Amino acid sequence: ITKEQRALIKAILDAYNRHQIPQDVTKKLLQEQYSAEENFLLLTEVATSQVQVLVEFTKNIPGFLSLDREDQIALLKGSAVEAMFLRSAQVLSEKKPSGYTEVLEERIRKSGMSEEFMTPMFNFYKSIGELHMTQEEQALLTTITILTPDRPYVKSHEAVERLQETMLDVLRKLCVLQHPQEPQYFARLLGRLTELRTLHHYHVEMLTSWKTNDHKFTPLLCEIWDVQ
Ligand SMILES: CC1(C)[C@H]2CC[C@]1(C)[C@H](OC(=O)c1ccc(O)cc1)C2
Repeated sequence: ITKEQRALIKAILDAYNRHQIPQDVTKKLLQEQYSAEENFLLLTEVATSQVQVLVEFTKNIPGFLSLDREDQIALLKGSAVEAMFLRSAQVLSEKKPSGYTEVLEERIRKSGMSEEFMTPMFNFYKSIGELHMTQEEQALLTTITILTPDRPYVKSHEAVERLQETMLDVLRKLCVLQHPQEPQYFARLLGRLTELRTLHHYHVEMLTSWKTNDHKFTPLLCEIWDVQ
């Protein structure tokens, strides 16, 4: 790993750790009572704060702000769901002493979300947990997801592809260094990104089913996912 690549990893890891869900949101998850309504409201807060965290994190990805402005928006809108599932998978797969994981899982199960989305979602969380990713790998994998060139409305495909390739190269080297006994580890990480795309599809239906049951989203969530 070159000096520049080490600096890149440090910049991305710092940004990833700096932008976390605020304590007051996680504290609420542990305190509020368990009604389907209350759970949905809490998940709305979690989702909204995760999107805010994602926007702040993305601005700190080296090279992102030099992309075309409209492409920056297209990348954010296109990757928000996947970045959110990835980050919550990383949070849910760390068995936190605070019991936060169980509480969030419990609230997700009792939030009026239909069963058909739970299974793929919790399977994904399990498959992420089994990878025991390091912080750097988590931050880089999220960055690679955000820098996916074939999102809708992205104009300068090559510019995004170059940036993503830089990150893929760093992640590949990092995996070889941090998992020498597992030569296929990097390929397994990328396989998770494919699984993430199927979750993206479920998420659209999840939103629609909530919407039809007259659940209200925040303006930010409506904007990022084009929900009216
Ligand atoms: C853990 C999750 C990634 C999983 C369950 C909660 C999440 C934060 C996310 O919730 C929403 O997308 C969502 C969208 C709109 C809304 O009003 C509430 C939640 C889906």
